[in-house]
Amino acid sequence: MERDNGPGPVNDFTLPSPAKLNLCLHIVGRRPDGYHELQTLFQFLDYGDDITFRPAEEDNHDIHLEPSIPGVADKENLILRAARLLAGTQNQKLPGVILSVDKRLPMGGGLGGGSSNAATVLLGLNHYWQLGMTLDQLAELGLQLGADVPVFVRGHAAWGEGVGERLTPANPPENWFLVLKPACDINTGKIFSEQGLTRNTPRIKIAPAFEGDASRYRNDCEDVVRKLYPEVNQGLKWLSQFGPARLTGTGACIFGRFPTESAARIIWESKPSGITGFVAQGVNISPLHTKLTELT
Ligand SMILES: C[C@@](CO)(OP(=O)(O)O)[C@H](O)COP(=O)(O)OP(=O)(O)OC[C@H]1O[C@@H](n2ccc(N)nc2=O)[C@H](O)[C@@H]1O
Ligand SMILES: Nc1ncnc2c1ncn2[C@@H]1O[C@H](COP(=O)(O)OP(=O)(O)O)[C@@H](O)[C@H]1O
Repeated sequence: MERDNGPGPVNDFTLPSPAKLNLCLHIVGRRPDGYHELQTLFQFLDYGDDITFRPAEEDNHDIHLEPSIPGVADKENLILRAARLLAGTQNQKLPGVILSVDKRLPMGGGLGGGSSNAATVLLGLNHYWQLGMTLDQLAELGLQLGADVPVFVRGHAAWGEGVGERLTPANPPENWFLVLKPACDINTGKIFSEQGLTRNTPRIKIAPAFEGDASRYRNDCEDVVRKLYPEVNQGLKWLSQFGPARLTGTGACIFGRFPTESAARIIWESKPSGITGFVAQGVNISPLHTKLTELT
């Protein structure tokens, strides 16, 4: 069926917006603008938010988010910012769209939910509006919204350098993870401005396999976060009884790694009260890209 107000699918479609883990995160320097240079191993989880794209009525060219996310002003929301940024690259009126998000990822948890939402919107609207933009173009656009957006746009687990935008595809083992959200909120900017933060970890030349020496491959934010947030410290102590446990990003989420789903679920059943979380598998191809391939 052809529509009169431009190209694109006429039916609703829903795309995943997965979480990421930083399997390790090293701070290797600081740029003149104050941003920290990182080396990090990104892997996706088969768990995250869902974003639905609903075509607006004919002749309606507006972009809406319905409902808004409580606590996030629409003009700050990375979903709308990504949609408007993409629309702004085009010299044509585009069909309107109503976006809605089924939020499962804790916000500000180091799981990259906002960045992932932005990437899902960039790829979803590129599909809906049939813009034919390449992943390179969308990743470059996404970087304007946040350092973690490009990895979600490219959709392959990666060794990230720079502020996380220089990406080399990687294939860490697709283990199962128990992800816990200690009951505290952590601001990324605050952690990066802490005096005690390790900022001089030697650069590694080759992307590590996560299986490697746990003391060599770590999260440099962990010591500072443990000192400032007792909830994270207690969570890590508890989780590390069962195997390797680590912080993702600047937290607050922590994860333990397990060889099977059932091993992770057994520990999940015994988690301390007052801590939320989920069990998910690490995946090297983003569920977003798997779903998009099915749509096209
Ligand atoms: C740490 C990471 C690791 O994946 O993830 P999260 O914990 O946010 O998920 C990212 O690099 C987060 O990158 P990004 O999404 O750009 O961080 P923002 O929240 O915008 O950063 C807030 C502030 O932290 C500081 N910042 C951030 C990133 C970086 N590489 N160096 C910095 O110094 C800057 O002062 C910045 O203004
Ligand atoms: N669509 C969105 N989803 C989540 N957070 C968003 C969104 N848009 C803007 N934000 C803002 O971005 C901040 C960081 O969110 P998020 O990406 O989920 O965490 P993190 O960067 O710690 O992994 C949130 O605290 C919120 O204020």
